[in-house]
Amino acid sequence: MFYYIFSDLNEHSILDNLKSRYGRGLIYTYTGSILVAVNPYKMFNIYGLDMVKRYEGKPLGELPPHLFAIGSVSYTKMIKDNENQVLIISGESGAGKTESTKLVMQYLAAVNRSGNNLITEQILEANPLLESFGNAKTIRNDNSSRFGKYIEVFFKNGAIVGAKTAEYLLEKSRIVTQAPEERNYHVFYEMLEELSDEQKAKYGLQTAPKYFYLNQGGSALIRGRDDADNYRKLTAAMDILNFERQEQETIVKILASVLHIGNVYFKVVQENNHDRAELGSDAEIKWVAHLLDLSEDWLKQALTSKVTEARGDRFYTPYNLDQALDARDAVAKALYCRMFSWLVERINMIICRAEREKSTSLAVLDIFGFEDFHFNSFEQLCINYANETLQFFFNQHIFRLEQKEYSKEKIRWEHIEFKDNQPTIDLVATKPAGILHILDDESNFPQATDNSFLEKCHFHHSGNELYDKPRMSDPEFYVVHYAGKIKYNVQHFLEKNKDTLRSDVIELMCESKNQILSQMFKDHRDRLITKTLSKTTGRYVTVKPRTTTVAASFNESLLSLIDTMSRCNPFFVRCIKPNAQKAPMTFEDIVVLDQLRYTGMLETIRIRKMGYPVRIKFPHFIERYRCLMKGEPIRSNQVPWDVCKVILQSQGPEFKDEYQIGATKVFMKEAFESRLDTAAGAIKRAAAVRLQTMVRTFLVRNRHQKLRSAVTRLQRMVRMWKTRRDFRTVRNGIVLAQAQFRMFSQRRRYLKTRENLKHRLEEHRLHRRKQEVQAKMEKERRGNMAMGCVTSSECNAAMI
Ligand SMILES: Nc1ncnc2c1ncn2[C@@H]1O[C@H](COP(=O)(O)OP(=O)(O)OP(=O)(O)O)[C@@H](O)[C@H]1O
Repeated sequence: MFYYIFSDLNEHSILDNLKSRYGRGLIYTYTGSILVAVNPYKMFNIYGLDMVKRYEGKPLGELPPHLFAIGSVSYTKMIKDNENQVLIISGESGAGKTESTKLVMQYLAAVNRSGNNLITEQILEANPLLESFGNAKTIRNDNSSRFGKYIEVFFKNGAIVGAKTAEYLLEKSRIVTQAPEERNYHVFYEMLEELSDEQKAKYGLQTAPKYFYLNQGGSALIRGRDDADNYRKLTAAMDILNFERQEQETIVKILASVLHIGNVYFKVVQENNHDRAELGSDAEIKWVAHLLDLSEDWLKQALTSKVTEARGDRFYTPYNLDQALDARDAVAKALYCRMFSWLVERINMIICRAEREKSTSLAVLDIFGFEDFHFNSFEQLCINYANETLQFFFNQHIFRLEQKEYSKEKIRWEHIEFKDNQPTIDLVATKPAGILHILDDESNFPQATDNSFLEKCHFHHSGNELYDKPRMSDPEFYVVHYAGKIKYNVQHFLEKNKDTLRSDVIELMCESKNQILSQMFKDHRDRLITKTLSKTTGRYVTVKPRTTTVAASFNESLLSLIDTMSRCNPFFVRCIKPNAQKAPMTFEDIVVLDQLRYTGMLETIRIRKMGYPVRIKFPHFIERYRCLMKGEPIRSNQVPWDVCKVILQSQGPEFKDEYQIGATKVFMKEAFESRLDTAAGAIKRAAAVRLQTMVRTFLVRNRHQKLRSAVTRLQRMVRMWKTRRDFRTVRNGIVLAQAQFRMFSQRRRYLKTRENLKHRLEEHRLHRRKQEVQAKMEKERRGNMAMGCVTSSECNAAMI
């Protein structure tokens, strides 16, 4: 049995199918080869080793839809075709991407042919580690990944030999601010829960509510989450991943320093008619300087004044309160972000072995979905730009699949035009005149403001139909994305875009006496400085780069990601969040429909609709529409292709552009399919009514044999006519006829039995009579013998 759920895609059929399957506890559904996973918010027992074994090596569609089926097909394809594979898992926050990624990784760990369990274990252990540092509680998800990740697992001869993780856009603002009901990254709370009083004293730590960077969201606890236990798991993972003691110690010191920095406060002092920020207390600074092995004075200076250099001289400009608070947060963000990237690099060093050469890879992309909030800012523009680019990739894939299918089926293709979302990508992109490009230009121009950026966007794009200005003079612009029209507010765009690690903070950390910490920042600094070969001297010269902006570096990593993925064979998993309350097994149509749009499912329909979205295999087509041949028999020498042609042509020549007959399937437009269904339905219903009348007539006339054949024909009709509407009419008729037929048969049986009984009774009576006669004759004979005369029968015998 094959489990391709939708042969024809349309918005409502997808929604209805998902809903009815979800209601039956079936959370996975295929639409074509795309797996849709609707979050059940309740663990089903469907991920055990028995399921791994069940799905291992099975082609897609042979077993019910499942994440393991995708894992199995991609793994088998990678080995068989020696081709890299990628699973693109997308969906909005809380839809189930991270869980799906973990399940796929577990599946791969279970089926791979590696004799080395350590590397597999290390790869799996990297997950809780990154989760502690990169996940946090948000109002949408208690364990929300605040970064995108691309995990490549490398295989040789079917065995795992290593893995590599790339991270995208860690949410920096969370380190210093959290919305109500939200938390900072898990690791802070886990550390404070698990460290003993003695250890806490060593780092000057207290409880979570004492820290400004941890107490802004309210409750520090998450129901059902054991922070202390997670910290134990985290340290165990670090041990398995060979993190040295000193490295682990430095991590705790950095985390503690971030918390101390957050508690630094400032006083405002008047100086020469200007406000100047002055440190409120020394205690936190002393702890940070101690833990990070930094000069206390340099740290104070970095928090209270800006350093500029001119002709070898250094000038210090004091910060006002806002600038000082920004500087404080910048140090905290720089420390945490750099540590996070270093952790990823460090994990990669351990699990990404040299054996990677000549290996094939199976990658999983777990990336934030399309976002449309009440207030959309720079982060949403980047995320939606990434989604727009991924959608382009997805469309191209679907388009390629379509093209492949059409050419395999020898369908004429040239009339079908596919529109893609490239114009929107160009509008947002970092290409000349793209919104992000304008932003980058402005970011390198000291006098620029958010408004000047907006004006330039309006100037360049007001004629573009994918761009819109607000009616009022609000600081906003609209972009028409594939998933809808989104309003962006440009407030803080420039500042957010420039929010790469500040060079003064990098310099400060490079000076640390803690080798691990200073190396972390030196590596980063070296990467920023590009070395170019000077043409005149032939020597390498150090070139100070153009300020790297968030948009530019994000765009660069996005393009490299797309480039890597385009060399892989992709599979798509679309995760859907069925309700906003995280309620188990609750399906809300509006919520799901929105996501079908955001995950690009409806876009797929659009692409398919431009061609021939309905495809039906010949035998199925003939079975379904045979009645349109109007009684004309199928000759034994008639091939299915010809039969389909006769059926299709029955609708008249004016519909010839509505369908094409391929090598094994009939391709149709949706409207033409409806037409065929309507025509076939009418014929079938009329035939059903005729047959039902016949059944009734035969029943009345007691024509048993004819009745039986009419019921058989009705039954066959039901089996053959699979369209639901007709099925119901005929089925009702047949149920009635069958009931009548049963009654009729019972009566016949009853009559027959009664007849038999009568007959047997008669026989019995006759037999008894015979015996009586014989007994009488015997008696008579004996009496006569005694008297010396013969009986009448003996007399008869003598005569013969
Ligand atoms: N297959 C599943 N079975 C049972 N529960 C699930 C499944 N997938 C997800 N969940 C539940 O949904 C929650 C959110 O899932 P997950 O963290 O994977 O979402 P996400 O899409 O990665 O969100 P974010 O983008 O915020 O990281 C999980 O903590 C879990 O409770």
